Amino acid sequence: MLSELTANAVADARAREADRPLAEVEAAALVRPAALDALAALAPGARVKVIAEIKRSSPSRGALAEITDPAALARSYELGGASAISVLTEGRRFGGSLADLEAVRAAVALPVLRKDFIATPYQVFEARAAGADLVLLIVAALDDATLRELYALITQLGMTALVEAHSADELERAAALGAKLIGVNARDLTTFELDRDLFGRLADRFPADAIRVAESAVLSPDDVAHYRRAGADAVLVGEALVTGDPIANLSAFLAV
Ligand SMILES: O=C(O)c1ccccc1NCC(=O)[C@H](O)[C@H](O)COP(=O)(O)O
Repeated sequence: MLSELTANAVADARAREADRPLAEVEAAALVRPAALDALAALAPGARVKVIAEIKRSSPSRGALAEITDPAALARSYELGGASAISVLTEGRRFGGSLADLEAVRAAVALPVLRKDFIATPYQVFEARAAGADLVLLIVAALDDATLRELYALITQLGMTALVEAHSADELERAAALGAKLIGVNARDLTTFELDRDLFGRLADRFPADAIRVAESAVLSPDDVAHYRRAGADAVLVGEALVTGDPIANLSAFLAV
């Protein structure tokens, strides 16, 4: 499933490139105001930080929420105390788009993450051109050379990479990049199985200077407390926020 999602995302980016060549997207990326400092926004603190996700649907859960105004939802997240906004820009299975990201960027003063299956420099330039401050890199989807190339490009463009792992080996590959923001996704992106204990099993393998993000499977304040006890500095939450009252849920999560 992960390789199919990545191949589709790359094919879709190639189709966009036919209309908007790399040089044009690169130029648009370079004239954007500087990216916001996501590491400062997500720095470890007395309270857990929340990266709140705009998520319409997903391969594992199908349709989740009809989000007609992603900018308004992002403003609710900001009001509710989120530290960053994650925007799923993949269209086929998640119903997202770069237009969502641009709308969110224009609506909030928080760092914005492009959450997609990124495997080419073109997609990274697109992210910056749309106003992203952060870009997701899924270790399992990338060979080492591509992972290094994309990480370097994200950094050169002034953005922050959220490097996602799902095993000890992948966490080691993230650490070898010098990544300062590393996520452990509880969701196996091939089987969709959720393992909330994976973060805790890997927690002491994070580099000492990396911000630790627990991704997926937060449905209640107890789940946030579980990740927090295991050492998470931040949690990335989608489903619980788009299917419930985002402000009430955020405030319950932030009170943990
Ligand atoms: O959510 C999915 O079904 C999914 C399937 C395959 C690849 C990625 C997928 N989700 C991306 C994410 O990592 C989540 O959207 C994110 O961590 C939030 O998860 P949740 O709070 O459980 O909605």
